[in-house]
Amino acid sequence: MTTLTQEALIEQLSAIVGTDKVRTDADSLETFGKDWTKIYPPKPSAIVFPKTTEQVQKIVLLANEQSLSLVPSGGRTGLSAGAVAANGEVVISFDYMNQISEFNAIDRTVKCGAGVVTEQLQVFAEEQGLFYPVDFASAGSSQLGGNISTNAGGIKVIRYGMTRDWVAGLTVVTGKGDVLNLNKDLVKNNTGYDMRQLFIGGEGTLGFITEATMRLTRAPKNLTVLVLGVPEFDAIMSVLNTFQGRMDLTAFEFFSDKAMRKVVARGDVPAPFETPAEYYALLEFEAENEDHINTAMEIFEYCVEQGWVLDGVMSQSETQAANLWRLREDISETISEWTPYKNDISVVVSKVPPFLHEIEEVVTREYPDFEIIWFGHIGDGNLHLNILKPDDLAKEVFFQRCAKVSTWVFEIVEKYAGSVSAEHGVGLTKKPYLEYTRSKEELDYMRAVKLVFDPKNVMNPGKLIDL
Ligand SMILES: O=C(O)CC[C@@H](O)C(=O)O
Ligand SMILES: [Zn+2]
Repeated sequence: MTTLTQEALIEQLSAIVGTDKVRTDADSLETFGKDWTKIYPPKPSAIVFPKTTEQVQKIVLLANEQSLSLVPSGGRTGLSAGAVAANGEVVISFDYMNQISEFNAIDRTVKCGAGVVTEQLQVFAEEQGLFYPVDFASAGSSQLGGNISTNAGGIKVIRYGMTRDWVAGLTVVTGKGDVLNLNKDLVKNNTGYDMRQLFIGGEGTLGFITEATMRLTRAPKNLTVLVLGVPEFDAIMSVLNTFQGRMDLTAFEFFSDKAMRKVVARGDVPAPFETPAEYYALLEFEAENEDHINTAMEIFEYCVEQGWVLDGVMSQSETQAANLWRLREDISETISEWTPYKNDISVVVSKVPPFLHEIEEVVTREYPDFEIIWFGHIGDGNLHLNILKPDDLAKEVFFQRCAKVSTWVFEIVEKYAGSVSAEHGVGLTKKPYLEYTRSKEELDYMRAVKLVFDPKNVMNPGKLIDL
């Protein structure tokens, strides 16, 4: 705990970034002290807005000297409370470090400040005739520093991988206050430990990312979306197998009828077709020529013949494709109205059906009075299980009941050698459950690594792992 008075703290932070870049008004503390989780009341002591790596370094050095706790803050779209400041921490917002520079057409790389918004990079890539493929519903607000720190996934992982796969180089300020330039944007660099990888998905616990060189790729052609109505969950996997056997997919997602109905009820997009189905699969592929469309149609018909698919629709334009995507992408925001308890779990794709059925049995037994919403990136083995809070139940009671059942859910995750956090990260919400995915020895190594980079525990303390 720091012995600095609030006044002295503001003074010292202002000396680094300027008085207009330190905020302590109630609105800012509330806004920048939290992410999209609604569990922990924000309580930061100040919000600071550096503009350069050097300023971040000075703040970290001050934190070491004065025993401050620092929390990094990007677009604040996190779902695991990795960027929540609930204990008087100083929040470092990267909003002013949002420059895109040094585009290199030959290397297909571009340098981005940690505060560059995902969509800003996507648009920049498009302007160069290229593509930044990591995409998700919060792309309009999430920032690259946060995406990298949580190794964000999203809807195109099946084809393009996670954020990790697009980071060519990183500039970080470690917890000790050193500035490291990691990997120098090289494609090949076998010179020992790739420390870049520790900061990717490190949730700001080892140091803060201030700049990243991101890779871009060729833009996909004529992305076409197919939504299929599937009566039984296991059939979704047969559909996935059959399509993947003959085509390269850019996405393969699923959602339940309950999830779809809630999105449609908002009135922005219509249901895909009239035939009701328990589940829907959403596939996307590049239709570079007629042959691709014909192949997709043939596979679709085969799936109908097998009884796996009841009905389907294929987009005929970009607008139609975007509307079909909304059926899937709008789910998270739509259900946020019900204060959902979130699980973001994964197993290898081949184990998804028995895994889901076992979990379904537990949650339907234990939550007879709660609404359960399934959706996710099924092509990656990643399921989003959301339990909705009944209106008449207090938030605290609801979360307590959910946490109890979580233990049983995570026992199933452990049994199937899965993960308690596929893509949202650990933060505060999944920290108590990390041992269901990581061995005791692994956790000891993680603690040891943390102490190497951040011996005074100033960087995002209490997140991901306790010392
Ligand atoms: O809200 C969720 O549970 C998932 C959010 C996001 O990862 C998605 O896939 O839409
Ligand atoms: Zn997701």
